[in-house]
Formats: sequence, C-alpha cells, structure tokens
Amino acid sequence: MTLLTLSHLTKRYDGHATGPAALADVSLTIAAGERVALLGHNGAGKSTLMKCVLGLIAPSSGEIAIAGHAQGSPVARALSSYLPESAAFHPALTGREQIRHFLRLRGEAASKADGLLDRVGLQGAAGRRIGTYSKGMRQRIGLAQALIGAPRLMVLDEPTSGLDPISRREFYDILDELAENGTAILLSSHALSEVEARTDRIVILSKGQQVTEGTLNDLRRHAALPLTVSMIPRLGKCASLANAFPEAQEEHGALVFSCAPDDKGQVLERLAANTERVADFDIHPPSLDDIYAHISRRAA
Ligand SMILES: Nc1ncnc2c1ncn2[C@@H]1O[C@H](COP(=O)(O)OP(=O)(O)OP(=O)(O)O)[C@@H](O)[C@H]1O
Repeated sequence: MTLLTLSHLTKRYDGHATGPAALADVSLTIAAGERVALLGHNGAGKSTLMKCVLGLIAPSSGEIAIAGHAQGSPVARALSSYLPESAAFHPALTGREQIRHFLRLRGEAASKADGLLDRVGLQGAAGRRIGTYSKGMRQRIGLAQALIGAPRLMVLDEPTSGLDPISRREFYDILDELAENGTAILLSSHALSEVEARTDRIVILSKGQQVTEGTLNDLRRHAALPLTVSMIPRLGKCASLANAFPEAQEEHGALVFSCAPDDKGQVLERLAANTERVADFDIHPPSLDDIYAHISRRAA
C-alpha cells in the first residue's frame, strides 16, 4: 500500500518568485514498511519537502496524499508524525510526564505512556527529569512522542545527528521494528554510511531538484563508478603479483586497483589464475559516500 505520494511538488517561498525554487517538480511515493532516506547538501530542500508533507507549509503547486488522503486533511494529519532534528522538552518534566501530557493533547489515554517509553527503551528512566537525559535519551523521548497515535507515516529530520554509534544503531533498530510493522519512514540524514546500511531507498535532492532516486544498487548502476580490488600477496610473491597486475598500486601492504563494473568477471578470472600469488582479496563496490559525491558533482 502506498502511504505517501508526492506529485510534481514545487515550493517557492514568498518573496522568491524568481530564481530557483526551494523544491522543483519533485515526485515520490513511499510504501508501507519502506524506509526512505532523503539526502542533499545544506539548502537542498529536504526540510522544505518534509514541512510540505506534514502540512506545515503549503506547496506552490503539486499534490501530496497520505494513504490517499489529501495532505492537510484531518485523516492525513492523524496518520503522520514528525520528529524534528532537535526536539525541545521541558527539562523539569519526567519522561513519563512529557509523554502523558502529549497523549492527552492528542486525545489519547495517558496510561499508554509507559508502553511507549518501553518501546523506545526508556522504561528505566521514565521517572527521571528530562533535564538529566543524554542526547540519545532525548531523541528516544522525541521518538516516543512521534509514536503517539500509531502513525502510519513517520517523518524524521536528521534523527541521529549528535548520537554516538551505539545510540544510532539502537535508534535504527527501533525504526526497523516500526517498518516491519508497516510504518513508512521518511528520514533526512547527512550520515551516509548509516543510511547505506539501514534504509531501503535513497532520494537525492540538489538545489530543490530530485537528481536521483532508487535502491543503493540502482544508484550504483546509475553512477557506474569503478569497483576497488584489493589483493594481499602471499609471502615473497609481491613482485610477481605486481607483474601480473601492472595496473595495481601498493597501499599499506596490499596491491590495489580499480575496475569497471562490467569487468568484474574478468578480474575474478585473473585472480583465480593467480592463486599461488594471492593470499587474500576483496572487491569493494563504491560506497554511498562515493556515489553521493559523484552525483552531487554531476548535478552541480
Ligand atoms: N522560510 C523560508 N523563507 C525563504 N526561503 C527559505 C525558507 N526556508 C528555507 N528557505 C530556502 O529554501 C531552500 C531550501 O532550504 P531547506 O531548509 O529546505 O534545505 P535543507 O536541505 O533542509 O538544508 P539543511 O540540510 O541545511 O537543513 C534554501 O535555499 C533556503 O534558504
């Protein structure tokens, strides 16, 4: 089921009638259970897109539907939720008080607070003042708040910025669980390695334009960047391996070279023909970092 549909979304801010639009003709769908990452340089239009989806600002043209309901309608609003990059909380409230307060504002039973806090791993800290929480715990409280009303679409603006690696991993574990239960997730991030590992599809914006969209494999095919082949020579075989692979350079004890994606089979055959010289090898596809840099350069 499609949970979010953007059709030809364009946004020009008031007073910016000329010059490039903040968003220009962006079309996108997100299905139930999909985790989609929105990437782009500062000012590319990510927040503008999210604010349009949430109904916080009106698009200049184009349409947005949430599970088939027009954006801004009460049903569309009830189905979606938002976690801003830095959610602000009253430091004197405990986590439980904060969530109970927002449950009441949303017309839900305050008794659901502990269940939501459990879900984000804050059960042990529910009675502590938020002022004593770490950044990771504050993001979890924000996530618990965003889970109120069991939204079908969650919009998360740089949700892991400022979190340590363990907190990031735990945060994505919670998102994975939500996606497994059918929640559609749209998140923006500048942390490409985690996006690479933890999302299903990637959308890249540049100056308001949607420059590419697809799975990591789609983007790899599209960018057609070379693979990196790295070989560890057997003892005493470095020189003869270097002769067999004259294109390779020595790097930290390994012999390394690049090959076009279409030449991978041929490279494997050469490696197989040199097993008496090669102790170990790796073939690395380009990372999302490499692909993003390539696509951004091309878009510029
Ligand atoms: N309220 C506003 N009025 C006028 N222009 C705005 C407004 N908000 C954003 N813009 C402009 O729209 C463009 C897109 O900004 P936006 O905040 O959506 O980018 P972003 O990709 O979220 O950037 P960042 O990664 O820095 O958060 C930028 O040129 C920005 O200056």
